[in-house]
Amino acid sequence: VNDAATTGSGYGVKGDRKTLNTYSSGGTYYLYDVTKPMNGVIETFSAQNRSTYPGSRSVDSNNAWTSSTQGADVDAHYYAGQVYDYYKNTHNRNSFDNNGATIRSTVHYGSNYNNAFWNGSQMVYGDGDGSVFAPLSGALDIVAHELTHAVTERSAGLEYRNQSGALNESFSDVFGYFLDPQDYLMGEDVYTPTKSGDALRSLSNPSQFGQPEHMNQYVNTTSDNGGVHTNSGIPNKAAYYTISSIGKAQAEKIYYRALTVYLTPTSNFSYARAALLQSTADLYGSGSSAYNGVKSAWDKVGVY
Ligand SMILES: Cc1cccc(C(=O)O)c1OC(=O)C1CC1
Ligand SMILES: [Zn+2]
Repeated sequence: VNDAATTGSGYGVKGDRKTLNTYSSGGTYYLYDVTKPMNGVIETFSAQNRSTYPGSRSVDSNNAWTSSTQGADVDAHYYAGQVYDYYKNTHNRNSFDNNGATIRSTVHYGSNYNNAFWNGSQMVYGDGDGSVFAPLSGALDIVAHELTHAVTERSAGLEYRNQSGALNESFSDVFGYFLDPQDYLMGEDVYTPTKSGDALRSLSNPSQFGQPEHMNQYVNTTSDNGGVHTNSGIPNKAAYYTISSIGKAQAEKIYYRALTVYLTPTSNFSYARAALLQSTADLYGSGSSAYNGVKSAWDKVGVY
C-alpha cells in the first residue's frame, strides 16, 4: 500500500458538499493537503472535545467525510486552504509566515466552546454550544480572521491591547471581509444558528452590534485587553468607507502593504491612517482617487 495525495469529499457545518485535498496512508485517509506550492501543507486535527491541542489527526476510513461530527473538520480544512490560496494568489504570500509554514487547525476543542483563536502556532475552534455558536470553523470569515492573526503576528506584530490591539482585530475582520465579501458581517454563518440576521460584528454598521464607529466614541476600558473587540469598530468603519469608495481590488492591496511594510507593534489609529495613506501613495500615487478615498474614510471616523 503506498502513500498518496487523494481527493475526498464531505459535508461542511451547514451541510454543504465540498471536495477535499486529503492523504491516504496505510488504508486510512487524513485531512492533510499537500497540493499547495513550495511544500505548503494544510492539516486538520481534532481535540475530541478535550481542551488540549493539537489532539489527533482527523481521519476517515473511506475519504467520504460525511458524518454530522465531521462538518467542523471539513470546513476548517477547506477554508484554511481557501485562505492559503487567497494570500498566495492575491498577495504572493506563501502561508502566514511567507515561508511555507504548515497551517494546522484543531477543531472540536473543549466542550460547547464558543470561541476560536490563533494560539501562536495554530488555529483552534470550539464546537459552540448550538445557541450562541455552531462549530466556529463553519464560517470562512472566521477562519480568515484567525489566520490573519497569524499573518499580523509575523508582520506588523500589533500588540494585542488598546489601539494596536483594536487594529490587530480590525485587520483580521477586514481580511475576513476580503475572503468573504458578500456582506460586511462577521461570523454570521455560525453565530446564533437558531436566529437569522445577526452577526458578531458589522464593518458597515459597527454600532448595530454595540461597537463605536467614531473616535469620539472610543471606549477606555481595561476589559478585553482595552476593548480590542469593541474599539475595532472605528478602524472597521474606516475600512468600510474605503472599500465602498475605492473598491475591494485596490483596498486589499493597500491594507496588505500597510500590514506588512509599515505597521509596527505599537502602531495606534493615527499611525494606521498614515500607513494606509503611504501604502496608497506607493501603489497608486498621492494624487489618486484611491488616496482621496482613504483620506476621507479616516476623516469620517475622526482619526487624523
Ligand atoms: C469568537 C471569538 C471569541 C474570542 C476571540 C476571537 C478572536 O479571534 O478575536 C473570536 O473570534 C472572532 O472574533 C472571529 C471573527 C469571529
Ligand atoms: Zn480576533
